[in-house]
Amino acid sequence: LDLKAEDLKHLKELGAGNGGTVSQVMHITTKTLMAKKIIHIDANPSVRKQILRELQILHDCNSKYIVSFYGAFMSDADISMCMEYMDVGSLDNIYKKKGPVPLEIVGKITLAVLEGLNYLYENHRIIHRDVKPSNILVNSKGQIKICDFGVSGQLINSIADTFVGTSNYMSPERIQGASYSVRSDVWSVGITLMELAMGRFPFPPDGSQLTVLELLQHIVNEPAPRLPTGEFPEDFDDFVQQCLIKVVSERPSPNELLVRIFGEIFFYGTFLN
Ligand SMILES: Nc1ncnc2c1ncn2[C@@H]1O[C@H](COP(=O)(O)OP(=O)(O)OP(=O)(O)O)[C@@H](O)[C@H]1O
Ligand SMILES: C#Cc1ccc(Nc2c(C(=O)NOCCO)ccc(F)c2F)c(F)c1
Ligand SMILES: [Mg+2]
Repeated sequence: LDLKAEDLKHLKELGAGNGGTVSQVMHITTKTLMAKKIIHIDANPSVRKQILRELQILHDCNSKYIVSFYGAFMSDADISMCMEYMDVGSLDNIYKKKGPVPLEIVGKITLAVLEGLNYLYENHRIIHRDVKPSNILVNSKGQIKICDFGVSGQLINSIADTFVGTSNYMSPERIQGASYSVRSDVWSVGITLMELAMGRFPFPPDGSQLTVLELLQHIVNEPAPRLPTGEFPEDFDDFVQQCLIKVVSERPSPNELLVRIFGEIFFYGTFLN
């Protein structure tokens, strides 16, 4: 299925972020609903060709926890990426509309995200690099899938060059310039789970407003955030604490967390049931 702009009928805008615009489109000949993301890249033609080449890896990323990919193409200075349309949307919009996410749903999200991250790393050596509520999508079949992971190194660089993107979900080591590891993704999972369970971004504890710089300093210099005591089951609190271990070498990998979840019965008693 080689996708071209003229094969797609624009239906509606779904949202826009820091560098991308996403709209719902219909692939005319197959009548398939898709989400099309456009990223404006002012890079030279050879860089753009390399990005398109690297994006082909997405055709081999097949997991029920990863948004399906249909194809990518260039239209003048823009990259268009067509993927599975997730009709319920992203978790950031869901919790901002419906309030804190019930714990049994947080359990389902935890499994889906860890399985997705583990699949990407174990099968394709891909580290997500941008785990956060807006990159976790839901459809009306109740499926939870991740998207916007760093499949193309060249696209990662081009986005970094063009847009400011210090993510609030960045791990302490990443803020201090260390190289990315899968354990950096686990920190972002921890912050994401706290945010969904609490219904608000967990920094700073007293909910006051910090500038970007103050926030980054807070993440590096202050102890990891904690769920409010007594409001959540101990195993969930403990799980989040594991994700938010500040020393990256002591923080578990997605695989270790999955083994732990499946290895220990007590998880079935509470937030994962
Ligand atoms: N496959 C998809 N199906 C349905 N909606 C989607 C899909 N991909 C993205 N969206 C929606 O489009 C919005 C914009 O996505 P985009 O990735 O451009 O920005 P973001 O993730 O919100 O933020 P940022 O650009 O800072 O990472 C998302 O918030 C999400 O609600
Ligand atoms: C299925 C699927 C799927 C995977 C990755 C991206 N997009 C990206 C992004 C990305 O979209 N980041 O979001 C911020 C910019 O909008 C960043 C790096 C990269 F290599 C990608 F392939 C995507 F669209 C869809
Ligand atoms: Mg996104």
